[in-house]
Amino acid sequence: MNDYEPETEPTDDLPEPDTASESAPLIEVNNLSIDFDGNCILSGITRSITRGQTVAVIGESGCGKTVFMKTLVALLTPTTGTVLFDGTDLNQLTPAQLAQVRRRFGFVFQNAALFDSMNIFDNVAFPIRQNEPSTEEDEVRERVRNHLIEVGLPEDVARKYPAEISGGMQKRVGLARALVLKPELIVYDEPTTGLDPIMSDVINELILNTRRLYPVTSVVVTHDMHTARKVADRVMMFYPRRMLDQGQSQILFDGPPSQLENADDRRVRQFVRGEAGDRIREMSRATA
Ligand SMILES: Nc1ncnc2c1ncn2[C@@H]1O[C@H](COP(=O)(O)OP(=O)(O)OP(=O)(O)O)[C@@H](O)[C@H]1O
Repeated sequence: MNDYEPETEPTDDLPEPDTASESAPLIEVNNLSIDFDGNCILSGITRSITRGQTVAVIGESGCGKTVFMKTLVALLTPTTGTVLFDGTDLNQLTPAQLAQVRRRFGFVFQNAALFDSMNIFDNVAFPIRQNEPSTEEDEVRERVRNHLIEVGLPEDVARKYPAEISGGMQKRVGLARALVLKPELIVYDEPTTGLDPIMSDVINELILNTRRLYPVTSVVVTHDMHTARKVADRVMMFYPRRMLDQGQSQILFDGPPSQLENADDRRVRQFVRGEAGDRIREMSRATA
C-alpha cells in the first residue's frame, strides 16, 4: 500500500463476488501450489468446477488428493495461487467471513468424525444449533429426523452414541450431518474406505441421491474406482509431484469416467486397472 491509499478497516461483511452469474464455475483454482517445509505437494494446478458437478479425485497415496480437497474449502492455505468459491477469494477473507462461507460447505470425513460424547441426534443437530441458534427445537427435531431418514437410518438410532453403531451407520450419520445446513458444496474424504462392498454401494447410492435431491456440487476423494465410476461425472487423476519433471502437468486425466480405461496416458490406464507397471522402479528412483 502506498502512503496515499486510505487504510480500509477490516469488515466481516462478505465482499461482493466477482461474478453473479449462475453459469460461472462454483470453484476456480488458479495456479495453485502447496509446499510443506519446502516439500512441493501440488504445483501449477489450474482448474474450475461447475455448479452441480460431482468430481472424483483419484490418484495414488500421497499424491495430494486430500491436500487439494482441503485447499478448496480453505482448510489449507495455498502457498501460491488462488482458490475462488463463487467468485470470492477464500484466502482474502477475515476469519468471520470465512466462517460464514464455510456454512455453505458440507464435510464428510473419512472416519465420520462424530462427537463421541453426543448421541446421534445431537451430532446431526450440532451444525444447526451452532450456525442457526434461533431455530426452534421442533424444527431442529424435524430436520434431524428427515436427514436421518434420507440416509436410511431408523429413528431409534437417534438416541444411540457413535460407539454403539456400525462404521457404515456412522458414515451415514456423517452424511446426514453434512447435509443438515443444505450445503452448496460437499467434500467427501474417502467415503467408502473400510466398508464392505454392499455398504460401500449404499454410500455411493446416497451420494447420487443427494445430488438428485439438492443442487449440490460434490468433490469426492477416493481410492475406490467403483465409487469414482458410479458417482462422478468427472474424474481428475493426480500424480505425485516428485515423480514428474518440471512443467509436466500433475493432473494426468480430467474427463468423464467412461474415458478412463482408454486414457491416452499409460499411467492412468494402469491405475484404474490396478496394475503396478513401472511404479516400483519409479518409486525407488524418486526416493534415491
Ligand atoms: N499439514 C501437513 N503438513 C505437512 N505435510 C502434509 C500435511 N498434509 C499433507 N501432507 C503431506 O502431503 C502429501 C500428500 O498428502 P495427502 O493427504 O493429500 O495425500 P493423498 O493423495 O490424499 O493420500 P492418501 O490416499 O494416502 O490419503 C503427503 O506426503 C502428506 O504427508
